[in-house]
Amino acid sequence: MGLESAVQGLLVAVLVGLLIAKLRAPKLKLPPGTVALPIVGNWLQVGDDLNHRNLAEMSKKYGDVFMLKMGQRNLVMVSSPEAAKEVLHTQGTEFGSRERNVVYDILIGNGQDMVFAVYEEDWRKMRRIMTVPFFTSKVVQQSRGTWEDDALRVVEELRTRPEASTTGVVIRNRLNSMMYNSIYRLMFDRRFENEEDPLFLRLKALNGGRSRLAQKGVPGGPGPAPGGLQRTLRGRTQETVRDDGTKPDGEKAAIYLILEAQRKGEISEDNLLYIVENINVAAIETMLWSIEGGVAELVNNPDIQTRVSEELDHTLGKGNLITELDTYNPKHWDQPGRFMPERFSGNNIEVSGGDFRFLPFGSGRRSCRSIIIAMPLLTIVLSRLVQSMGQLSPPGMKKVDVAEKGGQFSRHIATRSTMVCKPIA
Ligand code: HEM
Repeated sequence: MGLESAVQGLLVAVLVGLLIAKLRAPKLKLPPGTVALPIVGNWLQVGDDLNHRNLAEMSKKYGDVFMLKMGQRNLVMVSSPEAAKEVLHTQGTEFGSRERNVVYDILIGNGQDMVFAVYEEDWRKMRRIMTVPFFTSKVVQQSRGTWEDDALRVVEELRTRPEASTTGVVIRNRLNSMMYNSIYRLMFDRRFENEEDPLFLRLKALNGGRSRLAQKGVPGGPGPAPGGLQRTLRGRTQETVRDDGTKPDGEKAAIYLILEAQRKGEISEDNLLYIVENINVAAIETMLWSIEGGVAELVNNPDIQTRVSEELDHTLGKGNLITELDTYNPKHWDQPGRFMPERFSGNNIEVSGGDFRFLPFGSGRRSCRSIIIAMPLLTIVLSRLVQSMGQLSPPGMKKVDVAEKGGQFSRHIATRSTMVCKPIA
């Protein structure tokens, strides 16, 4: 028998085996779903990034609760507010831990970080330790001046680049360094001198490597193999902590408090390193991609850009750049001390996790506490861009390509487009 017939025979035997196993398996009452192929399941239909638009289309066909088979794993998709509430709130304890795969296990040491920690005591400790340096209104008060300065620097620099108002610039690169600066100030009390700062370049490489590993399971492009890459990532994170965490002027930075918790034995050194890794991804990528998505939508919807600009001029007075205080200013909002996000839309949409129709920061036990810093920071950057420059697509292009692709924790625009930034007098 030739090698080819042997392989065919083996394949048939495996398929027959799988079929018998399936027929013998106890009949579970599972949610409906599309037909799954043996071995790969629905992988070919949905791809590896579970695009939410495809999933929304499938939910129209199969209902609010449906099932996908990813390889041999069953994945239940939930897409109605009622079902989301059931999962995230009512049964929140049951669903309090996140699914991990082998790549994430490598990246975060089997869940020793905060994002993938099992929903138990270690996670509670990490969440508590992170609250003081990141997720309180005091942090907003202490940081607002630097956020405003950072946003001003971006605007001023873009305004003076000659190509910005002619052929256009890739705005993401500049926003990226701004976001690193904003988050690294909170974390390490450190600011990068410029985009060529060696530590900034190392961190970008580190995060790029981690991103490729998380999305593809391999470190795409030239570079070390996954094991080697993981060691490099870990080594560099360790260096970063040593570089910055022990600086005497860094006492108020998050790293100081996290180190303090480690010294008291509340968390391990591994926990500490993986928390730093979490911040690199959960804090920087999410913020950057939100702003970039916002700018792209403004370019593609010039009427909305005009309305935003007019509203800012009308509310703040022409020429007055927005500050953090303007996002809760008693002059402009009814009961500013009360959390009433529906005021932003007049549509009763609440973004902090209480309205299960719209959960940008998640909801329940594992929700994102960063909403307290993310909303003002995003508002400042986007509003200042609109106040200072018209954002336009580059000559000859009608629209910016906003097609998305999956990231580690959130989706982002796949292609780096150029945009023309016409300074407003
Ligand atoms: C626009 C910005 C951001 C968005 C849209 C966002 C969104 C989210 C979402 C949807 C989750 C999962 C929530 C759930 O499972 O219910 C999450 C978790 C998390 N986010 Fe964010 N996030 C943003 C910025 C940040 C920032 C700036 C930080 C840190 C300073 C951060 C830290 C975290 C952490 C630590 C978790 C895991 C929480 C846990 O498991 O207990 N995020 N984020």
